[in-house]
Amino acid sequence: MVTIKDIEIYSVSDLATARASPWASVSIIVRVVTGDGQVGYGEAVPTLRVNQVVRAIEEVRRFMIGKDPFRIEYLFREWYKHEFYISRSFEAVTAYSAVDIALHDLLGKYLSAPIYQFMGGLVNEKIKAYANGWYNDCVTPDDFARKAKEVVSMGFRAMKFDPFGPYFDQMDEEGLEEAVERVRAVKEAVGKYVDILIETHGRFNVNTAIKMVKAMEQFNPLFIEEPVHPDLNFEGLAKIKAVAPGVRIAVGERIISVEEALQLLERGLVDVLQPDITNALGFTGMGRIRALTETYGIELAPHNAFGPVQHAATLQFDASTYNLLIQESFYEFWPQWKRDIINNAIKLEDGYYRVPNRPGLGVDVNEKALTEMRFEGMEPFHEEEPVWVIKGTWKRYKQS
Ligand SMILES: O=C(O)[C@H](O)[C@@H](O)[C@H](O)[C@H](O)CO
Ligand SMILES: [Mg+2]
Repeated sequence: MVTIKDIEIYSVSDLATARASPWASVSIIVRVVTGDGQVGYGEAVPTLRVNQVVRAIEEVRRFMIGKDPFRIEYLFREWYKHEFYISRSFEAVTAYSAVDIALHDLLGKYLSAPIYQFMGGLVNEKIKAYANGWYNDCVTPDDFARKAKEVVSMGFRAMKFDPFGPYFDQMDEEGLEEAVERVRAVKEAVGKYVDILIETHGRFNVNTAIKMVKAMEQFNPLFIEEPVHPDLNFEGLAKIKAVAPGVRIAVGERIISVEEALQLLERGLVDVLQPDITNALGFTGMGRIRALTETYGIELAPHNAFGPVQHAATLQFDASTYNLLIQESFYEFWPQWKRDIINNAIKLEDGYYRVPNRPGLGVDVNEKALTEMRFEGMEPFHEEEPVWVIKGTWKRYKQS
């Protein structure tokens, strides 16, 4: 019987350029090794919890050593029984998500099949992408327009950005004006056949979010993301739907279970759900969430922001997902060190990805890069700009 021999944990960064990364200066990669030498890779969420997540993965490792890696459903249920808090702990759920991804990578390698093959088979020959992470250091409308044109010249037919500068909870009229002018500049730069998606990062209280959504409706965004704080604020989302029923609202990057997805869907508050494979329990959790969203007729736009192993895993999921709307990608905007974590990137072709028909994740992890960029430490903290902001955008341009 094949058994799990070890789980190695690599937090990697090139801190020399890390702040150049539009997002996530550290990537947490897991490497699951079986007794007969096969390896499977997964990825966890970094942000301001790198050390805690590494410790949480070590807990999963204790449980997994000696287990049969292919009993994926059984292993989740057993760990759920022992862990006790996995549905309440972000560290616990991202730790397990990373290992679940690696178990699926291993299964694909043993079956000589891409993961999409046993997640329902190939549904999408190609996957439409939207760009994120492209607008670092953009402050004025012209900055955004200039970079948006570059994104289109790369082949993207959709792009997401957060136009709200340094505002949090509340936003004054000038701030709203700045945001509207940035969005207008991008819309005019890219034209009506390129979708714009408005990211809010869950930064506003309900009154501000209502004002913001009404102001953004004129641009017909593909969706507006996390308009209010993400704490399952059902009343807030309901008020926004009431004042702007024509605007599609997207949430979900921070949900950690199918039960949280249900709470959002059963109230009719979400038009697009954005689960993330690195914190929604890997392929096991994403499969459950996909089935649930289908019963509500809701489309998926999986969140995908941290690293290239997550990127490859998410595309494998997308390839077999019927109710897929569009796929987020930072990949083309990461610094080279992060792209170097895998050897054979999945190339963007005219705004779409074709998922490789190769075993497991379909990409080869660069093991040399993992060891050379191994990093003991935490995501850099910057008082003047939260880590979740695309670098250099937490600024205003109108002098009040
Ligand atoms: O939609 C997204 O991709 C996210 O909101 C990112 O922009 C965040 O910075 C990151 O996920 C924080 O962990
Ligand atoms: Mg987001």
